[in-house]
Amino acid sequence: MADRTLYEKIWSSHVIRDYEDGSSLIYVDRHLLHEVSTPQSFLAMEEKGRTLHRRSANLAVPDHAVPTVDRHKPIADPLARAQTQRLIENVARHDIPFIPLDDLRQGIVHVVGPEQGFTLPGITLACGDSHTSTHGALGALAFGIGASECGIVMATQAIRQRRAKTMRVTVTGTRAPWITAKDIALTLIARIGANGASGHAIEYAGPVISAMSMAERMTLCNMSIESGARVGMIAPDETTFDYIAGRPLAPTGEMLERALAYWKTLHSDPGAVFDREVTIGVTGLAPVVTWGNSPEDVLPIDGCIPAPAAEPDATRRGRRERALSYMGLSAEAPIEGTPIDAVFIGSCTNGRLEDLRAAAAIATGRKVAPGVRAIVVPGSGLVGRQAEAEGLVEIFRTAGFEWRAAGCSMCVAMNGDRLEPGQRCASTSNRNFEGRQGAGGRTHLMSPAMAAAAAVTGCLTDVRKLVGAEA
Ligand SMILES: CC(C)[C@H](C(=O)O)[C@@H](O)C(=O)O
Ligand code: SF4
Repeated sequence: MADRTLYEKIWSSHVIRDYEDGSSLIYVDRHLLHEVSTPQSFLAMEEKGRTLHRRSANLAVPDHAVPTVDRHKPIADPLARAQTQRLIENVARHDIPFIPLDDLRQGIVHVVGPEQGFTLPGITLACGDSHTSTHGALGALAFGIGASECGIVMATQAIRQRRAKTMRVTVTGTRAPWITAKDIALTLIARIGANGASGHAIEYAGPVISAMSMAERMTLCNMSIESGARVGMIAPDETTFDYIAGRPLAPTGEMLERALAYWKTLHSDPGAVFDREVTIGVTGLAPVVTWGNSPEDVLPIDGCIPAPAAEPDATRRGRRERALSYMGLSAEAPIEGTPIDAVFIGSCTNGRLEDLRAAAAIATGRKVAPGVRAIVVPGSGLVGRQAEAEGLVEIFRTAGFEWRAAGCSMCVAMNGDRLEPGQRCASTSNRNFEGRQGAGGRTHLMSPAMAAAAAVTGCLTDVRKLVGAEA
């Protein structure tokens, strides 16, 4: 057989049938559900008189609309309460495995899946959520689907799709201290554009990727969607296998041995041909932040805001002008030193334990700047418990950060955690669209350490200068 990419291997092992129009029916091994995208999915399934095909292939958890404070009280916001209640009723009616709000395992669906061992190499995994690409970090073929498609997946364990084109992103060079997976993800999006990978499945490869922890790989795969990619994935290796071992839903004993033998075949063959190849060198990279309303609007922290006039393309020039005005920034001004009002540390991009450790390292012995509201929201209750056990929660509280319960929170502002109009936020999330963190809110995306540095200085700050590291 000809050499194949990782994507092609997993794809072809899940094709049930090919159609004449070039699409294929794909078997979906696992399906994750959250409260926001699934009400219509259950309706779509039930209206057609269909039933759940395979109970254990599903896992549901509320995350988007859930409050991060006063968890013991009924949810105050009527819409959030209704959505969460609806999920509870829907999963009960179909006996779908469910993690309730008061369960320590509760958290953002993309943090919970890998954490529970629900996400495994070589599987196809779907969820009615765009950031499902996160799970590709474990060598799964994971993709977001629409709400009605979720109904089809629940009823049939299958979905009709077109095969994606393939893109390999090879990451090389030596990372300086404070250059994180988030910086690399944003650098890639800046390079290829917010639609640069559209229609493609990205595979990340190269020495920098091999050396990354699972948390970093998840950050990178999570952000793939922001370059338009359908999928982000990384071939599973010893780091992956170590991460999976012992997780509640992961295979054990003989099953694990057999799984490992298969998982070790899940890599692109040496002669595999990709539709597109991109190389990112990380040597000399500075920590980056976004300045505009697209994740491709990226600047090194020591850079200056681009002038619209310098953009030859009229559409892009217009977009830049609008972004500057929305963001309340001046062309050609340095981005460093821009005063902020809020800090959000969390989300499925950067709400894992390592992210909180990085932020806590900066918060240690420092105080949140006067007038800044900084919140830390763990990606799951288990992340939160571990952060507590390691003393991170104490560090955050002492420094003046608010410590919250797990959920999407201010990443998407569906739960009441939001910016006021005009407020500026240093955020570890993945989207800086207009109004994303609340109507009129201004989002700057960055790594957890950079967000913590902004919190303690009250402005966008080069974390390297703050800690006295070599720039
Ligand atoms: C609400 C949900 C469907 C949405 C998504 O698909 O990604 C959200 O998670 C987001 O990040 O914007
Ligand atoms: S944390 Fe943000 S990006 Fe992730 S699933 Fe929730 S809303 Fe979407």
